[in-house]
Amino acid sequence: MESVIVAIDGPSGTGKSSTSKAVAAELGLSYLDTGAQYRAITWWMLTNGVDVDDPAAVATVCDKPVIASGTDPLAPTISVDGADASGPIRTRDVTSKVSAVSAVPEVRARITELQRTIAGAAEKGIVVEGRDIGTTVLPGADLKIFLTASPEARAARRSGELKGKEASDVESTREALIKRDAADSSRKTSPLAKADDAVEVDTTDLTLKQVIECVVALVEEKRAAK
Ligand SMILES: Nc1ncnc2c1ncn2[C@@H]1O[C@H](COP(=O)(O)OP(=O)(O)OP(=O)(O)O)[C@@H](O)[C@H]1O
Ligand SMILES: Nc1ccn([C@H]2C[C@H](O)[C@@H](COP(=O)(O)O)O2)c(=O)n1
Repeated sequence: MESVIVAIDGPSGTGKSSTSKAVAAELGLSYLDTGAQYRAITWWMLTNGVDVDDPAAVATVCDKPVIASGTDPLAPTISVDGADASGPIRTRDVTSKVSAVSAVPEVRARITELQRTIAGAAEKGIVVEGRDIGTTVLPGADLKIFLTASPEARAARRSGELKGKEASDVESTREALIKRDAADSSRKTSPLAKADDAVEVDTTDLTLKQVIECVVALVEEKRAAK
């Protein structure tokens, strides 16, 4: 079977990670969560006392942390300087600062290079999810998907997830994700955007299973046409 590269982009909470992992597992492909890489570099900045609201300070040190991503869709990993970072990168503090750090051009250049290297090394192919994969990181991807969902559906999904951890109501979750999407969409360097040749899938009224089936069918269609 020929290698295939799938780019899955979209705003937060649209189902990119859940869908990408399941599609990659079902089709025997690798999986890369690029948001986890931006979260990892943000976490490193915060733990090393870097002022994340100072783009020049972030740019000066952004090549220091060693970020490594494991691409098994059944057990994806993310480490910083050899230490597992999968827990700390999901805190509310990191979530609220990641848009500022990921808007710095030097950070994007560094992480984009890392993403292209990982994608290029995936022998059977890879599903890469993020915000700018179809537009900037892998513009030649075999298939580009842009997932969307209403802010209400996304907030309900996210606040359900947070229950018992960092308690949050649906309204504040909705406001936080709208704010993060606005920042990610309006930055100058490779903003969150749908590639012209991406297939848009509105997941608002679809179950996760239906979204996975839809994307698997689109990948198989592409493979058959290759
Ligand atoms: N179609 C769906 N129906 C219901 N729940 C869903 C659907 N898709 C994903 N979910 C749930 O919504 C939550 C967010 O999904 P996921 O983390 O995959 O989104 P994401 O787009 O990767 O978000 P982010 O960009 O913020 O990382 C998860 O709890 C997931 O199980
Ligand atoms: N390709 C990407 C992926 C992610 N980011 C930034 C913007 C997001 O708000 C943040 C966290 O991503 P998530 O874990 O929510 O998917 O990382 C980006 O700029 N480009």
